[in-house]
Amino acid sequence: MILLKNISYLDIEEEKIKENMDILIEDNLIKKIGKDIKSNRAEVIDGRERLAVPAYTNGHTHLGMTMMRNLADDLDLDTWLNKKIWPVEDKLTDEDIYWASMLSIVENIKSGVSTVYDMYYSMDRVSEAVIESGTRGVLTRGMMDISGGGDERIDELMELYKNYNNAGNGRVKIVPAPHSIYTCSTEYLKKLINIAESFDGVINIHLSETKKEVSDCLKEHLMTPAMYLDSIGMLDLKVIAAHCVHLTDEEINLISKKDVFPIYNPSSNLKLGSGFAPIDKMIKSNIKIGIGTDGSSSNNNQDLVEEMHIGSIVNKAVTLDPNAVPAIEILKMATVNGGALTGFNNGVIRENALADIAIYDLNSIGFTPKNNLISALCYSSNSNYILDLIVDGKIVMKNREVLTLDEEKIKVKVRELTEKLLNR
Ligand SMILES: CSC[C@H]1O[C@@H](n2cnc3c(O)ncnc32)[C@H](O)[C@@H]1O
Ligand SMILES: [Zn+2]
Repeated sequence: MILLKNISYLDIEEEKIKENMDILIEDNLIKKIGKDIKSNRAEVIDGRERLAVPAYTNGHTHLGMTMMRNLADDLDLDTWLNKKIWPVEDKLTDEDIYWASMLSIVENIKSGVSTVYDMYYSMDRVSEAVIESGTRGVLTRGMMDISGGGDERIDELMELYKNYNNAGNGRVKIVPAPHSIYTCSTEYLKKLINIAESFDGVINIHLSETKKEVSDCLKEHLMTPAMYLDSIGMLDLKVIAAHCVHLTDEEINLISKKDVFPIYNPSSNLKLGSGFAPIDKMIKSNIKIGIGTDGSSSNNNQDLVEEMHIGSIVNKAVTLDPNAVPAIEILKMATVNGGALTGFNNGVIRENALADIAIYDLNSIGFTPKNNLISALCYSSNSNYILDLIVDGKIVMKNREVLTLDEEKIKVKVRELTEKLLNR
């Protein structure tokens, strides 16, 4: 049991900060929120000069890509993938992916993230890493068939679902992830739609990331990418669609009527020169958007707080409207929308929700003076102000030290394994 005493917290549903409250955590749930809560069994945390927020969801990443950080920069997506990333990924071992994921998880924890939506290979090892860390993950096996091996990947996916879906006390979910429309044939996409239906009705894909993807799709299918996915039935599932940079107005209208969650990846889209997602239009169409870092080779970090800051201010410039994507909208993407897109009962500080809470230091420079704490969370804070992270009712980070994983050992391992990888 944990009792947060006299703490301020972000009530994301009411869009306001509530001051001087007590929050009682019992097992993995927020049991009670109120004034003067007493418990003689709970570990008491002094919440004065602290701000509790719902722990964040990193809505799209590739945890296993850390070894390619700063290895392939200043390239467009097509060149980056084909010339640099895929040749290195061909040499990655399960062990590499495990340790690379461990490092990414540490980085995510340090920016207040309790839950990742990850797409990669060796997802059994990624599942183990997430379980060991005490965090949550929707872990999605990336699927392709353009260069062969499609059926073997399906066998692996089935095994993964059997062994790891709902593992770690329900902290892990397994979802199929066709990589994209340009790496999967129509027949293969249809197979994966059927498999997703037989699992939990959820699918994850990269969608409409570059102009090239759109023009190739128009040539091949005479439709834009989201219309094409709809024509083969994918949009009747719950779809987590990373990027969505080049959606047309027609596509925005379509997905506003479907259970589709676009994931905003501003740093990756800026760095790869892919463009800007029409976030403001999507918000105005009542689409629920998530936010993610993407992998550490296109961002090049796993800092969701930085992502929120960039994600908000870049939209204002692009739309020439300073009111576009205000702080509260970005915070919703990382919290309540995160809970909705993963299906975990988190992303809100509310009685009976899962106890996933990040605690900021209000005595830090970015929160001084305390004119507007919602603005501060988006515009003037950084990850270093997050002191503690509670996931599933347990303290995973205390005073910026990750308690569940050995950060120093992980860094040493990743350095060693990266050297070996690059010399193979
Ligand atoms: C099949 S596992 C995931 C696969 O995706 C690659 N990847 C990483 N970032 C992106 C991106 O922004 N667009 C498309 N594909 C990306 C990653 O390298 C893996 O091969
Ligand atoms: Zn991606």
